[in-house]
Amino acid sequence: MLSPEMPCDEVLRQQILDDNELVDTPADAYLDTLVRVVREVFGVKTVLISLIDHDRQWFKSRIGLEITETPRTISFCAHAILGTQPFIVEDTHNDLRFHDNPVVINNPQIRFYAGQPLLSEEGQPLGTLCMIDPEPRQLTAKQLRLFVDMAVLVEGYLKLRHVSAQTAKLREALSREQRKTMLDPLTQLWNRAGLNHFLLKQEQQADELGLHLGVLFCDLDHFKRINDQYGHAAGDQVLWETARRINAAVRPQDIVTRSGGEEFVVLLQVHDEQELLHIAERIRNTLSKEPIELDEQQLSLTISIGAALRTPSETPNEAMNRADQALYQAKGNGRNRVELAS
Ligand SMILES: Nc1nc2c(ncn2[C@@H]2O[C@H](COP(=O)(O)OP(=O)(O)OP(=O)(O)O)[C@@H](O)[C@H]2O)c(=O)[nH]1
Repeated sequence: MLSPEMPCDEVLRQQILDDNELVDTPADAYLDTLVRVVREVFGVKTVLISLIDHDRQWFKSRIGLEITETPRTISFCAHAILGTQPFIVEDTHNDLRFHDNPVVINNPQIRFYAGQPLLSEEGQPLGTLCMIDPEPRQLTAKQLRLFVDMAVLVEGYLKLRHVSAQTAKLREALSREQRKTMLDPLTQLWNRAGLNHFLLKQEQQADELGLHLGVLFCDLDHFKRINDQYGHAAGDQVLWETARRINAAVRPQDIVTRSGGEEFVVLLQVHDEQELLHIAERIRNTLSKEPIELDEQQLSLTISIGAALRTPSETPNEAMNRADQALYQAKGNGRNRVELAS
């Protein structure tokens, strides 16, 4: 196996990657949509947006792969960032650089790889958009152009994101080490520690903007049956897809967290109950309208939601408790429904 070389200006590259505040950040609905589209268009098993960090590659977005990172020494993308053109390995078994790589011999048993470097504004490669398949493949010239175009879209999005006010706000609020401890590895959403952190922030910001803190407690219905019937790994895939769908149903400024198990808490700033209920219905709908596709089967799922709008006299935690109670009611009243806390 040939381990990747270090780019000649690695120190600068790493610094720019750090400045971009991309590594160890929560899932992004737009990038998740894009990797899904690429997978559909090319019919490959896995599509990743991989960032090459000090000694690992970390996946900012992924579909068709369960892990969140691998060591840099075995990373195909770490090879891809050494050039500017697409890096293609049509069949790893015929390639001396990769045939005995652990990710070729073991899961995900890569046979085909295509990676296009993603450059920062300064022209430094941060990582790649890449496609992986367990079967050997060739891309036509037209497909190759399309793949590069997709990478241009990712690159453009990352550049815009870098300058967005939201990133600046996040940077002020949390160091990278703090962020790392607040992410749920399965869904790449904020975990319970993240929820606690953002609860007060969202409340303060809502006050400043003359809005109200809204809380949604969302809990998959009869999730235990999925685990029992299809196994824990299928359950994990369902949780991952649920996270994607909730994230896509809310607005960029809303905070989506996985507070534990199959429960997701969303923190929002809203004008009134109507607005809160409207978003809650969107989340409920996004789960029930289409089955979740696993490798072997399609699963129809629903979600119950408890909603609470913080009143001026209560603490954010009290609003959370009321949302939790409302969720309990939603379950009791037949599930697949939204209940507003009294
Ligand atoms: N696959 C997987 N399962 C999990 C995870 N965390 C919790 N669970 C499972 O989630 C299930 C939750 O089950 P219950 O609390 O009984 O709820 P439910 O079956 O969804 O039923 P209702 O909420 O009443 O509709 C349990 O079987 C847990 O083992 C996880 O990270 N992965």
